[in-house]
Amino acid sequence: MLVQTKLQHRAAAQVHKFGGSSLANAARFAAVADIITAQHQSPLWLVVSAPGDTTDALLHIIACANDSNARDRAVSALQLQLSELVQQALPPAAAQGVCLQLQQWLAAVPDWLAQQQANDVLALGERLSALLLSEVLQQRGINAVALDARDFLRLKQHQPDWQQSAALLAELTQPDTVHVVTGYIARDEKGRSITLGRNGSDYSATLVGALLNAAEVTIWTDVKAIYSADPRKVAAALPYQQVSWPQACQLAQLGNPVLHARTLSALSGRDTTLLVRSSYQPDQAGCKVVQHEANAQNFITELADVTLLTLHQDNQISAAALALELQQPVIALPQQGDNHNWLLPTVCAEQALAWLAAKNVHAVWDTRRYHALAWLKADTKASAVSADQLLTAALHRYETAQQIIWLFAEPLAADLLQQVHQQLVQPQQQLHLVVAGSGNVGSEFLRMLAAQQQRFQPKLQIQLSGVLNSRRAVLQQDISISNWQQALAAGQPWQLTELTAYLAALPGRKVLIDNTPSAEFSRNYPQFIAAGCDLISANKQGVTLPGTEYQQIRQALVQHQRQWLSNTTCGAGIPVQRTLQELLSAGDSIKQVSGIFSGTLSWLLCKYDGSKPFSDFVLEAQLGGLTEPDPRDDLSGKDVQRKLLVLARELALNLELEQIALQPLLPAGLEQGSWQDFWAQREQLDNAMAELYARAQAEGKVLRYVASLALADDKPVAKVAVEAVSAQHALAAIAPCDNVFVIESAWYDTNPLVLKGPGAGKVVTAGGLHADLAQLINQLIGLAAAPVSLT
Ligand SMILES: NC(=O)C1=CN([C@@H]2O[C@H](COP(=O)(O)OP(=O)(O)OC[C@H]3O[C@@H](n4cnc5c(N)ncnc54)[C@H](O)[C@@H]3O)[C@@H](O)[C@H]2O)C=CC1
Ligand SMILES: N[C@@H](CC=O)C(=O)O
Repeated sequence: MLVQTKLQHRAAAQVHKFGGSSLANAARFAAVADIITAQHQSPLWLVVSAPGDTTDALLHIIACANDSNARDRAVSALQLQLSELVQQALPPAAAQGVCLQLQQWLAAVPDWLAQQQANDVLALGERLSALLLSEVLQQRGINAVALDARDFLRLKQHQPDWQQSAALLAELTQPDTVHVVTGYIARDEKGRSITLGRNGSDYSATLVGALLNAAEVTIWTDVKAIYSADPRKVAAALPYQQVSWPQACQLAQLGNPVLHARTLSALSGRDTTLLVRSSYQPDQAGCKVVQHEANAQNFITELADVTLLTLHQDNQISAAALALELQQPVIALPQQGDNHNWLLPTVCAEQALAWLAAKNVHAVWDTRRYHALAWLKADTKASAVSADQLLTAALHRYETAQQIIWLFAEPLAADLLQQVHQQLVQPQQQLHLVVAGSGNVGSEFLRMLAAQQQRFQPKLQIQLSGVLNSRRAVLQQDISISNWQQALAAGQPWQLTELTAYLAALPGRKVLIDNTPSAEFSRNYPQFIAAGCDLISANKQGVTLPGTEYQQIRQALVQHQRQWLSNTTCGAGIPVQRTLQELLSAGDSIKQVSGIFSGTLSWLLCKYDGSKPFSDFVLEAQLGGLTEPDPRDDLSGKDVQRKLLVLARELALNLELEQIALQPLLPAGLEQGSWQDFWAQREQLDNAMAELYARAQAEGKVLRYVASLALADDKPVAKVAVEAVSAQHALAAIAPCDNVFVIESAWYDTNPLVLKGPGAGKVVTAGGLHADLAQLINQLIGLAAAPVSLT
């Protein structure tokens, strides 16, 4: 126990497992070293399989054990192949040492075979990978050491001996070192070499992860995710970025090749995160298998050539025990009458019967060969009516709350499989997002996107299909959300024609999210709409363009049946426009909206206490992401002027920006020129604010920047001005950055409806953009779910 504690203190360990295909040649070794070099967290533990098809070659050597000529030929061929790999992966001096070691190991093969130590022969592939990768890392200046797992990993009757393994591992662990551990091999209680069977290296990785109490175990393989179906057969298979632990276990039980039951078992109930990633696409985030709180997903999976065993319910043997014995999936089907039905690969039926018989369990074998299709459900209430109509050839059907299994006499035709996937798994729709502006708000929006993508996954597939800023764009479908920065960094300068052509070519529903501050960009909205995009804007410029241009956007929306949501253009995440719309559509009539509409000015006027120049506070607000990209837009009152116009347009009032009376905070002239010009003259602002503040203070008042939009004889009257209000005034008691919207209407007449809360900041604004996106998505999902007309 003491030793276990010692290892647990090295808690944040990361374990990375690389399989044979990830180490198939020298280029792949280099790619793995690139991945490791890019890891910033330590301590790092790597678990490796044998390079490429080395294990097959070793099995061939073992098969030739009784034919010394054939054996020696096979050994020579393997030596040549592996030496070439070493020489390609390392500079000559380093390669020489590894080749020498390889030669010694291969020279021992005849003795191992003679002593019936086939597992020592098999261990050779992983030993070479560990040695070679540690050398490759050392060449890059990384302190790496190869570890033979047989020096610490002990199994007793197929089960890990945690105590002994942890004690031995603690002895071998070196500080500040990347440990490269052989996968697939271990020792039994008698000290004999053993192998861990199919996908044994994955199991080694999770065992090492459990021994180290690692933060993460990453299985690097050749697929970028766990898919909803085999992507080689179903082109539309969905790559999931998160799978729940129970579903991963069910998939493993069904024989899904990505994760195996034992791999999962080693980490079950621990805090370690399990990740599946592609070593061919390291920029992709991969798929997380999460122990808690993950949404269930839809999967379909096939099992070829399976058979049925029927057992009386009284027996004490579980399907899991038989699966462990066979190292093959054994699926316990729902009980029918007094009997258990187990589905298992036909090739192991006889071995299963013999093992059961040895335990005095009598099983009846239905010797027919079946092909099975299983559906793991995202929603336990979901029904398979549509699939049943397609799967009329099914001979048996077994259903539980979580899954349905159909059995067939023949394999399913490819097109039928695609149709079933379409019915049971594929979200009704895909939604492409193109995000313009990657500053404060844009990058926060993208940070939040992964969780939203996951939330909507069962019903709608959100794809990030473009990110752009003023300098460059990456316009490609399915950009990895967690790596959008790298994708954008590799992007190119863009032209409007190229962007609109790209948008037009995107299939299905698409949304352009405008997080730029640019009027010029917003003038292109009609073209984006014509290209089929719905729009979501944080940018206030589009909503406040001169009336004629604004109307052109609205006309384009009507013509192309698109939507434009812009709730963050006033009050950031506060749902002001949405509330006004609800009141209007419910039959209320708005008389006045007034209050504090600028988060920045609210923050500045709450914070400013005369202790230091006002401009120092401006700088602080800018750094906090509250201000407009140019804070003079806030100080001049123009941003609030725009917000008033946003509300006026929401209320379908005829108003232009110039018609809104404006009293700026910024002294006249300072809005001209560059930011540097302004900064050189900031004293003018500081003096003006000090004077205003002192005057208000002398009267026992506080300063507030107040906006109002009233309807007089159905005509809008709008103004923005700085006011000194008494401490008792409703607008005095606010927190810095708060916006206040006081809505007076026919219904809220004597006692107005008040919305209050932070009115600026990247988190609330990005959250507001997601609220807009969720509204749009819910409509799309709702439309898709609407009953189809029978006429
Ligand atoms: N910060 C806040 O609390 C709120 C901001 N907004 C609005 O959100 C928008 C973004 O604000 P921040 O992220 O703070 O600004 P930012 O200055 O941090 O980022 C602006 C981004 O837009 C890009 N950009 C500028 N002109 C462009 C053009 N013509 N084409 C393509 N990209 C262009 C820039 O390269 C940058 O990536 C602004 O319109 C702002 O008014 C709205 C509500 C609240
Ligand atoms: N700069 C703006 C940001 C939100 O629109 C503000 O401070 O209100």
